[in-house]
Amino acid sequence: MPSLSALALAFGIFLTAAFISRRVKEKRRFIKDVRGPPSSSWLLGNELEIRHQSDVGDVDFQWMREYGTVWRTQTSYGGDNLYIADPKALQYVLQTSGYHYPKNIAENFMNKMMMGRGLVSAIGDAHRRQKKVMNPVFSSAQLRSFVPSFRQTAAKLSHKWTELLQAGDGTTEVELNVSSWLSRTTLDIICNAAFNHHVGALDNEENELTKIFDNFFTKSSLYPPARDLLYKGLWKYVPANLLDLLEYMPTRQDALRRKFLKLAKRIAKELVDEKMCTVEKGSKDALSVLVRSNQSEDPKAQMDEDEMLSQMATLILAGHETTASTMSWLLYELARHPEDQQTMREEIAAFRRTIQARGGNDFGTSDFEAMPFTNAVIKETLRLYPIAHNFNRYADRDDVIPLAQPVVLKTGKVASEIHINKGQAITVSVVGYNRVPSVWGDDAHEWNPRRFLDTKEARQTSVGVYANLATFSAGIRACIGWRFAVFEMQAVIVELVEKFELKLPVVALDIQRAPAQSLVPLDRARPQDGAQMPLRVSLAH
Ligand code: HEM
Repeated sequence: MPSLSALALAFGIFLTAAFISRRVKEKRRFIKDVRGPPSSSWLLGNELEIRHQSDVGDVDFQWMREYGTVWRTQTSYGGDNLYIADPKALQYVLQTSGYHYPKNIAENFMNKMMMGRGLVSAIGDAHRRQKKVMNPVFSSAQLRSFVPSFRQTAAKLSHKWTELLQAGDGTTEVELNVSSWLSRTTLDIICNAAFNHHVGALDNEENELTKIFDNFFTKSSLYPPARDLLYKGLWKYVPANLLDLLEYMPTRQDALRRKFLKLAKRIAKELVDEKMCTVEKGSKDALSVLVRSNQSEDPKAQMDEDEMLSQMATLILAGHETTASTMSWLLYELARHPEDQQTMREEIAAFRRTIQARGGNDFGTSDFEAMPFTNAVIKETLRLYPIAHNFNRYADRDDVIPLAQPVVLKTGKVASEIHINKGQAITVSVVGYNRVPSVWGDDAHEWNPRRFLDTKEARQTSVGVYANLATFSAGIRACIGWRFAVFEMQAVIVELVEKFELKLPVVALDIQRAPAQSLVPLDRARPQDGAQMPLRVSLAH
């Protein structure tokens, strides 16, 4: 039996050989003529300045100004990465040629540590099979049936805020960290809608799931130290089938990811065991669909137990903090723009009157969809605050990426397409694309929901599943939950704006768009406090 040191030596030699062969190939890359920032460190390339930027988008916006909507950065150990923010390039990589641009293997491994073998991390045939099973859960008709339950949870949230306003010394306003309230609201919503499971996060901040989500993204991915970036930078040299060996490396951030997965799978297992005997034929809630798929004998429709439990962990993680953070930013912008808040409240009041006139007692999805200004506010928030601010892919063949806006190469030549080699690493800059002036106008960096009331959108290259935004991605790996998120935001935000007036705190905090794996609102002076969005709340008149 070979000794441990012999194995370590063999692994080291293997990594060195993989590293040298990759570097030789990288020297011959087509994209060497694409302009980009100089590397700040041989070992880390531009990684540290990207991962340690103060606000999400700082570096993307600067490099877009300098180099156009496509640029090249250096990764750790001298590799290179092609950033794209150009609409046609995004459409090509995510939609037209999506199957040739799979997820970056090493990054995906991190997703797997956190969400198991569910939809976010599944690739190839496993992804196609899982998506086919899960699609009915996210059909428009199925999601509409969830809306009354979204409204109930939203009403519970507004009841809790009203109680706080009525408690105590007759004050007419309270300051609340709306970020924490919204996070608990969306946790209750996703667990209720998808698994018919009552978490009770709005009643009790201290349950197991809310505890683990306390600062989850800040603790697990914000400002990784250089040594972590160097360690993770090595993953790309490890063959995919050996990556699993790294799962038990004792880094604090990975330990937190594994802890979440273990807890989510344990809760999922309890729910599945209850459901196994009672699952009804034809019911399309996520839990029933998953249990039926696990019981299916058709290999094209079957998920094994681990996939089924991973799917539930995936839905809880992907479908909870994403929507909560987006709504925190939305309320923040409404507090900064009282005139927009008032316009939205008047629109909601007009719909309320129509509903009462027809003898109804609450808003339905068709009312939400018919509210132009409210939807414009949701779209503008998704544009300025894309929670998944970028994501990584690689090319599985030599290819040519078309551009809507030509860029100047190092040679001085103007290129309207970029040639890339097989294996080329690509980062889709969602935050960059969402602010490209030729798509969004000269005020692309400003808050202006009215841009969505204008129908110029139709003339643009079509990108993404919603409002021409890249925020939910596009094509085969687009967010399966985008309609769920939009219905959920409509249900919660309409409730809050109808009932409450929101203002910035008297001593306004400097809120940072922190670059964790998701875009988190932090108090710049006290980042260690985790997600913060303090707002003054009073009853609306
Ligand atoms: C504002 C809210 C949300 C945003 C901005 C968002 C964004 C995204 C993005 C950008 C992706 C693609 C990531 C990539 O390709 O690397 C994605 C995938 C995904 N999202 Fe969402 N999401 C949101 C809400 C939700 C909700 C509510 C659910 C579930 C109820 C959900 C479930 C998923 C799943 C399962 C995937 C993987 C899909 C696949 O790979 O086929 N998301 N999301």
